[in-house]
Amino acid sequence: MEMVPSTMTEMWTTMGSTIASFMFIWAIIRQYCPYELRRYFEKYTHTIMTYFSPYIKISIHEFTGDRLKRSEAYVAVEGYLSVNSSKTAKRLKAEMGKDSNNLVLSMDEYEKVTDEFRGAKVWWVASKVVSATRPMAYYPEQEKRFYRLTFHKRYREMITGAYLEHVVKEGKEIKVRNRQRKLYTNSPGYKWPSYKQTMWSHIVFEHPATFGTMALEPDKKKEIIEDLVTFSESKEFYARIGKAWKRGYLLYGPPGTGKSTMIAAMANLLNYDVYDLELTAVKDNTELRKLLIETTSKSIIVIEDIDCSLDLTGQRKKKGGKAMADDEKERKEVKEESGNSKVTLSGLLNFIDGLWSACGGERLIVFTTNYVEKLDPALIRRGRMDKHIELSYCGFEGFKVLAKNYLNLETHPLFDAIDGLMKEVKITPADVAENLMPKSPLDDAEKCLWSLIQALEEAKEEAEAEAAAAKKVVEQSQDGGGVCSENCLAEKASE
Ligand SMILES: Nc1ncnc2c1ncn2[C@@H]1O[C@H](COP(=O)(O)OP(=O)(O)OP(=O)(O)O)[C@@H](O)[C@H]1O
Ligand SMILES: [Mg+2]
Repeated sequence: MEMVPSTMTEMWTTMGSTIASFMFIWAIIRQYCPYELRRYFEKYTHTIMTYFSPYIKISIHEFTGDRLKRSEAYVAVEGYLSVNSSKTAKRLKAEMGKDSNNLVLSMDEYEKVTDEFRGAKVWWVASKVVSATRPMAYYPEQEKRFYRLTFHKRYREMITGAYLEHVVKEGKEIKVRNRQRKLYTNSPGYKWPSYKQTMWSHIVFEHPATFGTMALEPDKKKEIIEDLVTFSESKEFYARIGKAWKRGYLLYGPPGTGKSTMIAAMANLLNYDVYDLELTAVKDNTELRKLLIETTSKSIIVIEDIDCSLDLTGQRKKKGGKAMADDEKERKEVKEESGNSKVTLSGLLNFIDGLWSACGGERLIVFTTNYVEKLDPALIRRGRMDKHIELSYCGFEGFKVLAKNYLNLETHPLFDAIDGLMKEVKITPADVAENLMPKSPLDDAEKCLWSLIQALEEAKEEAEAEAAAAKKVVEQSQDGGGVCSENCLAEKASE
């Protein structure tokens, strides 16, 4: 006959004695049974308990198969819990976060936190198993970390669908926000040993430039920011039109107009890593391909001074302005500067087009040059370099941004004089910035503005002298009856 407990006390007593009997039997089994039998017993007890339990458990392991790469799911959950658990968990661990000046908290091992989603309660535990076997005696014990999610079976569909999707999406965003961004470079002339994992070396990327601090016409600035933000939010769009999620920018203009600064501002705006690709250090097209495959998404791949990097154009000018003749000597010079690199134009074009489709998405590729007109049109056609941005001499609006940055001035009686001079002479933002920089602790804002006015006046005098010299050459050539081309005049004037 079945015994029915009449009171609560009797029920607790029955339960207590059942658990005690079970523990006693289990202790005997552990003590006396052989290992195989014990394992057998454990396995079936576990199966029976799982069968009756209304809860479902999902484990997300740090490493799956490939021990070298952390599982993306684990990293996303870690990110999600770093924010969602830090409010409720009692034991937390702290790690250095973005820019090395803030600590990112996450739940400590064996800590349990509760989360709620559309009325359903779930539990997360951070756990680990220590594997007893070591591959070598001197290797540390292998710890296998994992997160375990527990929820009631009645929420199965919602948790395995919408909730996990929400965790992964939010977790990834949190990770991106907290990560330390990196500046990667491929070291020139360095032979990578075969055991080295990557061809890139990196440091933490901490450039302070932003679009806010850039001297640029406001409309142009707005247009570039919108273009970048639209790109970063267009994952679905690119997928729909069947195009790889990448965009090429060509930044061109005279030296010191902010091309490199803009790359840093782009990286800071979008929270991307930067890969500074030194083409002259790349042995050949195969190596170029390898480097590119190793880049990660959410990154900007930069080739600075593309015209100087390689003899891709067949022509070259010296930085600083004066054109150089296209003779043999120069070609040799280019070859020497580019080491023994055998990267070709077609290799570079393949890298921009072909490979992209295969290596994920969300990459910007930026070329900079001082001489856009000398680049091969194939290299910079739309579709490869989608947006061409000219960075030019400093206008008054640009000056105002720099005056605010450097001197904290929004207006000053000397601004009008500067505005007038800027309309007459060309000056790069780099030169304006240099003049606005206090040279001693005693320099006040007015002294810096005077320094700029003086630089502008000197530039004006120089330009006037050049114009006068050019005029003289024209007059002389007319007197002598000779015909002189525009280039010839420019050369004579510069003499
Ligand atoms: N548009 C700008 N806004 C703010 N600062 C600028 C700007 N352009 C140049 N500068 C200042 O001038 C310095 C040089 O600029 P940058 O290196 O970006 O020029 P660049 O166009 O890349 O020159 P190059 O063609 O020689 O590589 C920067 O450190 C920055 O302080
Ligand atoms: Mg530069």
